[in-house]
Amino acid sequence: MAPDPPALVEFSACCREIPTEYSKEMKKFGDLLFQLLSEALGLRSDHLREIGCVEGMVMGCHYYPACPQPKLTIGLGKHSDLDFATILLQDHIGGLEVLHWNQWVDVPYSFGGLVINIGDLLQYISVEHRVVAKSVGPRVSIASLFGTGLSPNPKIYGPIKELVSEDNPLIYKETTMQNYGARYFEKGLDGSSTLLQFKL
Ligand SMILES: O=C(O)CCC(=O)C(=O)O
Ligand SMILES: [Fe+2]
Repeated sequence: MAPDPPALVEFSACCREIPTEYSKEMKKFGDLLFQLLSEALGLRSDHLREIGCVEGMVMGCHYYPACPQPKLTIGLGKHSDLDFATILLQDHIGGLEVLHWNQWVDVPYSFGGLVINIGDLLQYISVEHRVVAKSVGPRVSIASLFGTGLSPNPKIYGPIKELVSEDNPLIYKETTMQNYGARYFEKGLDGSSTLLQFKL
């Protein structure tokens, strides 16, 4: 949906305006979120925007049918997101879980609430999450993933120099979005984190 949103006619006529409007609002919210994250890190408020964290936005619209045998299946396998951060809107069915100290913890639905997941490219603590199958449903969720967009981007991403010190040493190698994405998809959602391959 950013930087080059598809033309309106590329959407089905029944859902043309809403995703476009929604993504515009999410983009604005993303700008604010990365401003706040920059400030929280002690950086200039436009730092993360300047390096391209909010340039691209992909909207993933998920549909999980009601499952007759939820114990035998999984909605969406364990992964962390291939982006800087994700803003997620889930409906009242539930099923989203995050891995916290090696335990799966429910992320309950909260009316009007948005879930924010830190992605791999912030090279910090990207959150591992999954969606369990439910016998009730369908469940619908909309993930707005902030990255540098889908076109090739030669920019190199790595530890933010202003934040590196003796007490806060480098943890990850530098990489490009393209190289990271290639490794991510090569591995697939096998439950391990692509970030581990980039540890120094
Ligand atoms: O459906 C959900 O709640 C999660 C979706 C998700 O993890 C993703 O799009 O990366
Ligand atoms: Fe995800």
